[in-house]
Amino acid sequence: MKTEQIQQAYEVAKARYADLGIDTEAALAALQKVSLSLHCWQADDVTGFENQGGDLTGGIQATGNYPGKARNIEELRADILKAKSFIPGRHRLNLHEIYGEFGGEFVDRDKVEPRHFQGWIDWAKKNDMKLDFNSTSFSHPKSGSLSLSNPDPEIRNFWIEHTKRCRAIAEEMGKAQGDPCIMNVWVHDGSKDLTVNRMKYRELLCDSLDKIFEKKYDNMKDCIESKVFGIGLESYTVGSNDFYIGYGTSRGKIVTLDTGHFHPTEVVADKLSSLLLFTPEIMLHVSRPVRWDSDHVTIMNDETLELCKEIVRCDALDRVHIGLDYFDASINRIGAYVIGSRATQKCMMQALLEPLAKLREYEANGQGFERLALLEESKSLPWNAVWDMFCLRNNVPVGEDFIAEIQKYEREVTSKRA
Ligand SMILES: C[C@H](O)[C@H](O)[C@@H](O)C(=O)CO
Ligand SMILES: [Mn+2]
Repeated sequence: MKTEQIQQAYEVAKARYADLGIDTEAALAALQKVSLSLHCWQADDVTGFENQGGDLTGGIQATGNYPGKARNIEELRADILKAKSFIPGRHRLNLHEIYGEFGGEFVDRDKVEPRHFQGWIDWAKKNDMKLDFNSTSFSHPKSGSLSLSNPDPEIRNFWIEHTKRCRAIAEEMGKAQGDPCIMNVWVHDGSKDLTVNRMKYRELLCDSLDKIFEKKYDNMKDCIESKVFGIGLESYTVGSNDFYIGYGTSRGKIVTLDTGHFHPTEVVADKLSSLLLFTPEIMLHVSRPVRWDSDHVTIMNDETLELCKEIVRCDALDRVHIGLDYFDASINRIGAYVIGSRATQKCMMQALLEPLAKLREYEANGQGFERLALLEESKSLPWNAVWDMFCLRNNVPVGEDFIAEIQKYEREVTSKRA
């Protein structure tokens, strides 16, 4: 699209929104401050660089075998930078522990140190990205079906030590970047079949977490993530939603809401206002479950739109961290990053342009018809012209222009990977 056309369309949209009392410049400025935390694991199907050749375990699956996945740190970094070049704004990178730089040496998870991430810290600084972090309890001989809640103290302590070390790494990342590193703990612990000792595993998980969080840090923040079930662990999940809501609210920890981790008819957006009343902040893992936590690429659907609208309606842009979490191995992986990131930003753009004051006035007056009518009409307001302007001002391709660029990278780079 030509720059002139984008500018003209923006001026028309600006006037249309002004009629409704909405300042498009303010919305653009607000979106500029929203950083997504890009998950490093879309580029290589959650393989990491520690356990070359090992299976992905822990109840998660990357399905598909589209050619060109990143095979090493250099390729992963190149792919992330390529994806980043098509996503407007400044964004963070979310690393898992298995993506450390172990230099060919076998470093078990209970031995990992900040030095294994110094390369990432330097790389992130050079590329103007901040880092977030995750402990990794899956894809390891000691993962089994129970990690932090394992009754065997040797296995449990191994994972406690791993998670403590991950917090120390996150602290170093936060210190180096002058901004807290958000560290997420998700463990797959659960059971395939009927469980008669639910309480015991939950007591153990609670005790392990208390030990892990004993040490206070200033440059990292802890998040805990629940799940409804994992593949092969269908009957019982130790870290259920109820468990982590209880744990997070009683310990002042951030609860991570992964949009793929709830029953299909649950509305994750509705959870924000409740949680924000009782926990300091929220971490989101924005995904697209199809039938199960299948981790399809995020799109601009009702769920993501409502999520973004709720963040804005709760005036919580500074209390909600937005991470992405999907791993689709069936399509171009760089394209998957770009589609999911831009879809989330487009949803946020619409949320920031919502005629909220008027909608609230109608609601307060009991004008249900008027509220519903305006909600419906706002769906077809020219938000896309404002979004195009956001892309233009951020020097990234407008509209579908990124498709050809990603095809070129595939031709020249990823298709050459064996
Ligand atoms: C790889 C991530 O840690 C993982 O996706 C986790 O966040 C999750 O959502 C598991 O289903
Ligand atoms: Mn997740």
